[in-house]
Amino acid sequence: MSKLLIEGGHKLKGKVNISGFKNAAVAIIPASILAGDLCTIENLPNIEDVHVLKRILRDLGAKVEFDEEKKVMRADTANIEECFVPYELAKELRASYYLLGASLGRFKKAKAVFPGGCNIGSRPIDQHIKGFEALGAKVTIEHGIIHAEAEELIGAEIYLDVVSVGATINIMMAACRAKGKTIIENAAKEPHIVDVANFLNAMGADIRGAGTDVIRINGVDEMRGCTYSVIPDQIEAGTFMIMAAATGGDVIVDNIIPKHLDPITAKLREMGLRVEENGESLRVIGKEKLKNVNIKTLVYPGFPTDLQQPMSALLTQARGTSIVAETIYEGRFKHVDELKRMGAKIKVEGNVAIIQGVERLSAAKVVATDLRAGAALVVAGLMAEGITEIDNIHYIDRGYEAIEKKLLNLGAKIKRAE
Ligand SMILES: CC(=O)N[C@H]1[C@@H](OP(=O)(O)OP(=O)(O)OC[C@H]2O[C@@H](n3ccc(=O)[nH]c3=O)[C@H](O)[C@@H]2O)O[C@H](CO)[C@@H](O)[C@@H]1O
Ligand SMILES: C=C(OP(=O)(O)O)C(=O)O
Repeated sequence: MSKLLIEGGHKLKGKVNISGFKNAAVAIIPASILAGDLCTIENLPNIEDVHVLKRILRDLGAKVEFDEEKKVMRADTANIEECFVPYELAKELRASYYLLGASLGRFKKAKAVFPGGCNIGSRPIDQHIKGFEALGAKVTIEHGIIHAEAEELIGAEIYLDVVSVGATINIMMAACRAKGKTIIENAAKEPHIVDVANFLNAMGADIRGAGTDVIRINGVDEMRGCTYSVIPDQIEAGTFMIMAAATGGDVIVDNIIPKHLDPITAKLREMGLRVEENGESLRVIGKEKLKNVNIKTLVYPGFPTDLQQPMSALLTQARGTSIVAETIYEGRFKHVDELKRMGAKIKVEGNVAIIQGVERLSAAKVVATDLRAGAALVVAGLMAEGITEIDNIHYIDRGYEAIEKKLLNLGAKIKRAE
């Protein structure tokens, strides 16, 4: 089992290059099944979730090569005949649910076990199923396996009861190959929705309105391979901005779309930090004393839930009391107990964490309970006095490419120990 060892107290300085967006990549790779042809996907992050999806596509019969240096995957899905993924692989990541939408679109039938991913709440998929049913599929669940099948998929109007990233993307994928027009109302607007829609359009789909809460999809008879480049990772970028702030450093977070980071930039400025925008980068200039702020996680363009945990770690060093309300996932405070081992003063009441700033955290042995909890502990380790030892870092590897190398380049004292 690998661990990360971090000696806190060193200011991060320099430039960090942000990788491709995990949450777009993990949808785009399964979406390539719809082409039944060769897709060349560029700017993929070299992370565990992408490796698992490569294994999944290969197991299904696709020819897949992933050049880890160039970050390019060539996936030819022509030979796939059926998309069932065994439990052992599907449980590794949330995004295995995208095989349902892609398979239903191409083969008019799909079969999958319930998806895995971070254990941060109950994470139902009722809206995905509602969407597939609206398109004319019969969906049944037996022995933990979801079956969806349709004679023909017919476009429909679908109103999502909750704004769901996964359901929006899954319905978009199936609807690409339905007859006629599908309208998704109350759709998610996250940057990766737009990226996946652009990828599907590059394969021949006809999708309009992605990025707004009404998406219109005209079904097409055929889709084909394409070459496509994934957008930069909003969450990785936000994590490095928070790390720069945590160490009082001076970091240029490069190769990003600054607009996607607006909610983080705004909060950091509210805390008294200087954030300068320059083309495709944001420079975060640290400050000794940080002001307390309140955070409420919301769907895009609100403050992203995926950055709530790293931000909570940063707030342990702000003056006074900060209130963090988590409105998306009821179980996304598992990092709090670990932060408390490091001297943080945090009280969780329902979906609210009350964080009272302390002078300094002290290093301890801690455990990552999920991906962003892991990122929060890295933030805490960078600030703490002494050497923090983070266990269970396979969670971090699911979503952050070479985190210790990027941090070493910025002057952190960090190493991976087996
Ligand atoms: C692989 C990926 O992209 N993961 C992201 C995706 O997860 P994921 O796609 O699982 O998240 P959703 O946007 O679907 O979930 C949002 C909320 O809707 C609820 N819900 C969702 C679907 C459904 O059918 N019924 C239902 O009630 C969920 O419990 C949650 O409370 O978006 C989340 C919210 O931005 C992020 O935290 C995850 O990092
Ligand atoms: C919750 C996350 O991932 P997943 O949905 O893949 O579990 C995340 O990226 O923070």
